[in-house]
Amino acid sequence: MSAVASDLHAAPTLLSSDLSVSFHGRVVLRLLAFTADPGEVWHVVGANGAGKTTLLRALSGELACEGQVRICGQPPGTVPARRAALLVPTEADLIPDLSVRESLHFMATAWERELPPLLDLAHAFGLDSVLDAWPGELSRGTRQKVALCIALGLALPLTMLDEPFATLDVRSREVLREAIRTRAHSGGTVIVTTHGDELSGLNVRTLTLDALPA
Ligand SMILES: Nc1ncnc2c1ncn2[C@@H]1O[C@H](COP(=O)(O)OP(=O)(O)OP(=O)(O)O)[C@@H](O)[C@H]1O
Repeated sequence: MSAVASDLHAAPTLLSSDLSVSFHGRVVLRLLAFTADPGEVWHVVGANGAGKTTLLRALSGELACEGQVRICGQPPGTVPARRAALLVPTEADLIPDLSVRESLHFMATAWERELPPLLDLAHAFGLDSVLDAWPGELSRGTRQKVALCIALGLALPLTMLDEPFATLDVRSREVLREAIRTRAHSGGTVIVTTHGDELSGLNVRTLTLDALPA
């Protein structure tokens, strides 16, 4: 492991304070303080429009925000923070010109990780038969499983999953629950949004967001 990566592990996974996000002058998310430590699974809940996706996008550096956010001590959007955290959106995009196998290989190489954990997760999700398929040939749920294999197989300090169960069949939901549990046992922090009880039985902490008035 590189010196940079071990330094990242020494820092708390996620610290945020006085976080707020606005669209066109309207504040849609306000969060006073939120800290997530290694080994924790956080379940972010709230009604439609409460700001769950917005929170994950702000933490990932995809959206500008007010306040302070640190991913392993680094501001979101910076190279060290991007190397420490990955967000899987509700409908994940895969690189269109790469087969599933090539995508796994590409991402493992880019993040300087071993390929076998990604392939092991692909096997657990039943993806062996589509490893040589192109993203355009896959169903929505299958594409999502590939993205989840990548995100969890890379074993980054922070993994953010936006409604990851939404497109998964019953068996794949159980595989995902187990992958989340394993990631947390290995010291990773996982933040998950869902509208359901898919995380019940796991040791989770809950963050409830309330929609702000328009
Ligand atoms: N690009 C955007 N431009 C303007 N407003 C936006 C934009 N994205 C989100 N919003 C607003 O921000 C608020 C929070 O949206 P967000 O998608 O984060 O909610 P959510 O809790 O993830 O909802 P859901 O459960 O429906 O997925 C909503 O009022 C939404 O209309």
